[in-house]
Amino acid sequence: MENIPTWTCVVALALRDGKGRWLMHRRPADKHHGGLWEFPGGKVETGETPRNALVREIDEELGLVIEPAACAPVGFAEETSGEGRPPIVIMLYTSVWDGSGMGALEGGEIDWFTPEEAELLAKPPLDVALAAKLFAKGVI
Ligand SMILES: Nc1nc2c([nH]c(=O)n2[C@@H]2O[C@H](COP(=O)(O)OP(=O)(O)OP(=O)(O)O)[C@@H](O)[C@H]2O)c(=O)[nH]1
Repeated sequence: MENIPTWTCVVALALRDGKGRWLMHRRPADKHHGGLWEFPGGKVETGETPRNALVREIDEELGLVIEPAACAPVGFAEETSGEGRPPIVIMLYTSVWDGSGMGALEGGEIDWFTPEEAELLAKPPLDVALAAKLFAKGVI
């Protein structure tokens, strides 16, 4: 029987630095949700666990090799309809990084924000929900 995907699993990382700021990625203008700020991450590929996909995406997108065990789940957010494509479900993890040497390797830009600043950024709807969940938990 053919396995037809009915939803798209996306993993993302809320990365915090030693000053309580959070890393956000601004998507390139020509992509879906272009110009909006998201938590870095991407789609889980066939055969991957969410955590392994997170490690791969963060390496590809930021050039950062994170320890799978150093990432903790925060929660998830889901689209109820994908408007012609499978709806997205995002699983958000969190981790800490106090080093440097990362970049937006696949385009767009990255920057660090306080929770107050991050709440004000233009974000896709799922990230509005995820940011509210993250900052309400007081992970800081
Ligand atoms: N990475 C990421 N994607 C998000 C977030 N919120 C959100 O709505 N999305 C959406 O989820 C989808 C993830 O796709 P992506 O383009 O980042 O994934 P990918 O790197 O595997 O891309 P590709 O297969 O298109 O090359 C996009 O439509 C993106 O806009 C988020 O916080 N992080």
